[in-house]
Amino acid sequence: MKWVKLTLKTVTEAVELVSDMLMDLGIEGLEIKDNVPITERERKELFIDILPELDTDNKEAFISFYLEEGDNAKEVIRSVKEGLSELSQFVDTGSGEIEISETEDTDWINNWKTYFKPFRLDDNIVIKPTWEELNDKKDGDIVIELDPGTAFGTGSHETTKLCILALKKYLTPGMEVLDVGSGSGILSIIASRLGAKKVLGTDIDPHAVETSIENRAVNKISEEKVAFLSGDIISDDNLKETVGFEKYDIVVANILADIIIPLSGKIGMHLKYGGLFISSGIINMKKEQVLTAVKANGFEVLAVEEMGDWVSIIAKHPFAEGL
Ligand SMILES: C[S@@+](CC[C@H](N)C(=O)[O-])C[C@H]1O[C@@H](n2cnc3c(N)ncnc32)[C@H](O)[C@@H]1O
Repeated sequence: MKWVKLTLKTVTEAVELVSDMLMDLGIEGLEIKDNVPITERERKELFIDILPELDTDNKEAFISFYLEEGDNAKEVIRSVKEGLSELSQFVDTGSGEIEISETEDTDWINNWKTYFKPFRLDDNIVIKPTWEELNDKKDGDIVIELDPGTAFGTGSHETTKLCILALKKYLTPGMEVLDVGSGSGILSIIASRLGAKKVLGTDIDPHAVETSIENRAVNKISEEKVAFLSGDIISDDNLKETVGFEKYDIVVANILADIIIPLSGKIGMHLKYGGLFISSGIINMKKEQVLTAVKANGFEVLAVEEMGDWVSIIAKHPFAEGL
């Protein structure tokens, strides 16, 4: 199969924001080339021994992604250029030149697997790619087997980690959990492993839902304990009914700020009295906007956590009625 490879030239500081913008447009499988050295901690977690020589003064960065032949490249480029022009009002996004080339390489979609190795997310949660061996398992470890495929959620992103740390802190055995934007299913699976009685994951991307079901199976968790449904809980009334009202002790949503804001006005109806809304996917420049929305929708903010440029908000619903 032929693919069109698009390579966008930007600058190191803008890589994260440009990548988020591309993902917002539904573009997945990004390849990033820059001169940012990985940290000592990342080197250990990823079991990397040999590091390339980097010219750290060079601030150029390249983000590549692929479109299937037949996808409307012109339309995509137009949307990317619009996105870059919006972002350039906040940060220097560099030249924004886009180079187009054709490739027959159909295995680009699996190339990332080379870099996804088992890693310890905290003291006892270990993420293990399904195709890798785990050599340093300790007593009490919770090992999560994962093949995210093209879905988001390997556990290495700060926003996923922030949600996992919040689940570890607030989830007690027997709770019911709703995971909005479940991606690879990682948060649902971890919630179940932490003792949740029942978990429901929802995602607007049917491919992500298929992946999460496969990951549930690899982790030997039953459908009765963890279910996944495709749909948008913000707008789909049938899904709202299926998800159930005033039912969940915790709703966790790791989606972008622009989705968390409307979601905060809808999610209270699914939470039990005193239930918790754990949200992340919030870039720090949007923290105040999300906090304002969460409070305006009746939530009491219990904690705001930060990791890198990302934020999570843990909020409690003081009453069930009125939403
Ligand atoms: C950043 S990923 C999070 C994946 C995983 N939960 C994690 O924490 O790593 C966000 C996911 O939300 C999904 N999504 C986006 N908008 C949504 C919406 N309105 N309702 C449900 N899912 C949504 C996307 O398809 C994507 O899989």
